[in-house]
Amino acid sequence: MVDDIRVKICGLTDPQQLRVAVEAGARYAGFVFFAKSPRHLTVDRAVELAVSVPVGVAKVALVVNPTDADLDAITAAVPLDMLQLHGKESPARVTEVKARYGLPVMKAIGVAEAADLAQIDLYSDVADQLLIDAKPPSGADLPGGNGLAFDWRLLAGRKYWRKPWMLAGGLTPDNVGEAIRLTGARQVDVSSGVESAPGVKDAGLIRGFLAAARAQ
Ligand SMILES: O=C(O)c1ccccc1NCC(=O)[C@H](O)[C@H](O)COP(=O)(O)O
Repeated sequence: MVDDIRVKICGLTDPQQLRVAVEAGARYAGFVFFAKSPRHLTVDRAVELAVSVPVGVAKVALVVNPTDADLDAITAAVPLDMLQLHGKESPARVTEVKARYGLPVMKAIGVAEAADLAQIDLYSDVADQLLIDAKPPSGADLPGGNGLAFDWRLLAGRKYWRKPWMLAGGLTPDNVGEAIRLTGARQVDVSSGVESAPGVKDAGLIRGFLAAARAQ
């Protein structure tokens, strides 16, 4: 039997929308720790959300070029299953973070053109999972969560990487089916595509996204 498509809903900030995501079958809940993001959480707020996440749904902390002090504060308080490194962290830093915190690490790789795919092989040696996301436009405030897609055909025929991977970037309830068919992704991640305004998740869009992804 082929496994279900696994969905990560990223940038959850509200307990009600978190519950909707869990009830609709999300397998990962992403919490953003990045002050410039409309989805940014304080550590205290993240604790309130994380404690309500049932076993079987992975709680992911998304951080950008974090210092050890940043990660010490987050991991000491928030019950987590995974760290997502979404900045310019080197392979050595990924290795260091894994060793220091004992949590699986998902490394985000920004893709805009074929040459960017080399990063996937580089990080496959050190990360537990890879998030293959659209590269942010130059000068963007956010390194992710921009609602931008890349050309999914770049991944066609490269269904199998050495590590589990997740497709992200500009996915919506309307296009996630096509994205899965073109790339062969078995895991997908969404933020803006299930929002009614930046940082405001929408229950109907969350349910629609989960249904469309899991119908594949
Ligand atoms: O979502 C954010 O605000 C964010 C801020 C800083 C770094 C990364 C961020 N998001 C990363 C994610 O994992 C998003 O879900 C991913 O980039 C897809 O976003 P979207 O295109 O909006 O669905």
